[in-house]
Amino acid sequence: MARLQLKNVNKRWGSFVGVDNFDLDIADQEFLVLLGPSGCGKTTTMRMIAGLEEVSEGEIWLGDRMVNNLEPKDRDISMVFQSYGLYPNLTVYENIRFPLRVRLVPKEQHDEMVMRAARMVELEDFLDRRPAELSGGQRQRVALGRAIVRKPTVFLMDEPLSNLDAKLRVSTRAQIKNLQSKLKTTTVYVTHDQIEAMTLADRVVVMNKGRIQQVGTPTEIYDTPANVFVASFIGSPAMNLVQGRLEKGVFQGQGIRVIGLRADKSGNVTLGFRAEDAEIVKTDGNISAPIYSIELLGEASMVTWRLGGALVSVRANKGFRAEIEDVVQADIPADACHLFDTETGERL
Ligand SMILES: Nc1ncnc2c1ncn2[C@@H]1O[C@H](COP(=O)(O)OP(=O)(O)OP(=O)(O)O)[C@@H](O)[C@H]1O
Repeated sequence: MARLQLKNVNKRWGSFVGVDNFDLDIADQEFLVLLGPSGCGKTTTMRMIAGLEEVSEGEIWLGDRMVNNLEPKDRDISMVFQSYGLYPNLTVYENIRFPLRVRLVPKEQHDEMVMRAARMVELEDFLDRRPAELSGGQRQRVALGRAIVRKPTVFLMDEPLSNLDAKLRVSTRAQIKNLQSKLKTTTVYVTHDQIEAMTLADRVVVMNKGRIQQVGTPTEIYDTPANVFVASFIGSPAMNLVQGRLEKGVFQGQGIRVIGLRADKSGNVTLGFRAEDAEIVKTDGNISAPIYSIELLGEASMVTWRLGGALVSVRANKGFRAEIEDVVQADIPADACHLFDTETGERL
């Protein structure tokens, strides 16, 4: 069993709070992704799980053991870093074997274990090379091979793809997903890339400023963001967010009006909707305002308005033509709208 629990974990340096009350139960075999902007506390959380950073307050449990006071090497966790962390003077074979030597795995088992890991990361033909003789993608596969060689109970991966070019990132991402589904090892994966998070995760933890903002499946996070931060962080383009007033289910903002909203509250609210849920119309649109810009994307165009200070975008069909300042309308179905409290940012 490799259930991993973080119970009210805090990390403070003096008065600065790096991780604030992180409380989460990660299931055996789960692929959990920590997602958030730079500086939100993802790496610090990982380092506390690995034992590389002391916990200021709270407990970390691995299976039925509280591991706060265990050395990193005694936690049975493997970590893969963005920077690969390979030994330059060792061959691929020796790099992958390294954890077996550290952990005093009997020598006669090494060859079989290294070969098995090398096969899984497709490095059988490179075993005699040194890291300098490999591409970035191959180096990262060595790091992965080294992480899986001794079947740890938990994998920690800290932005393992961020040094790879876009194409390699996509294929290595698929490989990581495939590896994890074969190995069924509980995995915590850190990224600031929401596409990576959405494609890899069983569940995503969205963090900001040291705090968990939302925990959910990729679909839950995308379809029902818990607050304005999550709404604006997930999705490409990000969710459109407009300020206005809500009265008896009618939202009114500058250049935008939506009726039939299911909400009891009245007062200042933020209305959110995704570009893909709205469409350009000729009449009776919820938005009716002069446009701020129009961008040709090839297969479609993106029409953007400036509504009360917020930029709001909707896709238009390929043949759509308009000039800046032309009044253009868009239809937004009420059931595709999200409402947030403008003051707290929380979902209504
Ligand atoms: N040793 C330290 N002393 C003081 N503050 C630190 C220390 N290490 C990290 N921090 C601060 O803690 C916060 C969280 O850092 P962390 O590295 O966990 O962020 P992150 O989400 O992983 O960011 P990135 O994506 O840029 O790696 C940051 O504001 C950082 O400056």
